[in-house]
Amino acid sequence: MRQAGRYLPEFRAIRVENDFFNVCRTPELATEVTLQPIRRYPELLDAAIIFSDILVIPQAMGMQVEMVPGKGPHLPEPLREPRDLARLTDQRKGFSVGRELDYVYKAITNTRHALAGRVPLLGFVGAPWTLMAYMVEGGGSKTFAEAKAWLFRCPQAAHELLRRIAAVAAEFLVGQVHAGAQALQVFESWAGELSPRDFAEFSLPYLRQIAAHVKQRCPDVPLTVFAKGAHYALEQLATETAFDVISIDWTIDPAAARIRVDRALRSAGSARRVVLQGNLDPTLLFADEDTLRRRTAEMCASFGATGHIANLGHGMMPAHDPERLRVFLQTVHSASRALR
Ligand SMILES: Cc1c2[nH]c(c1CCC(=O)O)Cc1[nH]c(c(CCC(=O)O)c1C)Cc1[nH]c(c(CCC(=O)O)c1C)Cc1[nH]c(c(CCC(=O)O)c1C)C2
Repeated sequence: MRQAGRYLPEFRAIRVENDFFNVCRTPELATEVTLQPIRRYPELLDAAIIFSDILVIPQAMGMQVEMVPGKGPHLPEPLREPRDLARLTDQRKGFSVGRELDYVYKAITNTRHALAGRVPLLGFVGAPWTLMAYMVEGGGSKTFAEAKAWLFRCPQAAHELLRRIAAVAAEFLVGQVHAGAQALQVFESWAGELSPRDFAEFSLPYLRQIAAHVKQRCPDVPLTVFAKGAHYALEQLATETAFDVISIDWTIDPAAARIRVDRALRSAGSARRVVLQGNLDPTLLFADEDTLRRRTAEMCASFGATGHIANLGHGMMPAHDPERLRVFLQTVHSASRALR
């Protein structure tokens, strides 16, 4: 997560000259930035993730989104009440996901060619609840009070918005596969703001719909969900959705997650195998090298020898030292060789 980004001096150099969304919209730049970590860590990274952002969907739906350096996304005209839904363009005549987001498809195709088979390329979207949170708050938030107030005050309008975002997201994912993405991830980064009850009402049904839509059209493309903070929903994600991979943050013990997922699948009589992804606390990259090595090896052992994609439990941070990331990556490879 944020495999490309501000911890890399070569990324910062490109950002000096280019606005964030300009990089996303220029296929050559998006490809260059996507490839930077692949070049820096040859043989160590097993996949590239296309350089873009989850907020390209609100933009495609007609909202203005700025990326404020050092602060993150800012939507100057957030949705404040249900009648603001009329401002969104997704239901206007002539609206087309493919036309609005064609620049992402071009970036994906260009990057697939540039990768030349070195590693597979991942596409992604933001999940409906997380995108709704940005669209209503106008940016990041500590409490998500505005967005959650919508859920509780006007649940019908909230469901209408979530349903519309889900439709765009599902179509966008299929389009990314047609453009060349070989695996997909759905980011529900603010799942942890919801109670289990509200996750079941306002997030899970849309995650389920997105997975079903994509699996029907692209059955062979691995599909990952990252519902940050939603430990309580591991069983539901495993048994009630079609995601192949569940990505977990560091607040869940990997061995416990493995047991819970396998037990839930067994009791549901399901023969499918769900892969787990994660989950080192990104802050461990600030620890000394020995601690980082020890904790990374412990993490790999806790997930077990199979069915695990090693990753951080959330994104790289601007202050991370790229050389510490190398230590993490090398340790993942040596620890997994030892496990096998
Ligand atoms: C998958 C992805 C994302 N953003 C970026 C990528 C590109 C691919 C990659 O290299 O991982 C580039 C990507 N997106 C951004 C950056 C920062 C760099 C810059 O300003 O140049 C990068 C490299 C900007 C951004 N965009 C966003 C934030 C978070 C703000 C907040 O806490 O509210 C930030 C800081 C929204 C966003 N964007 C994304 C998420 C989901 C994952 C997560 O939880 O981190 C979220 C919530 C997803």
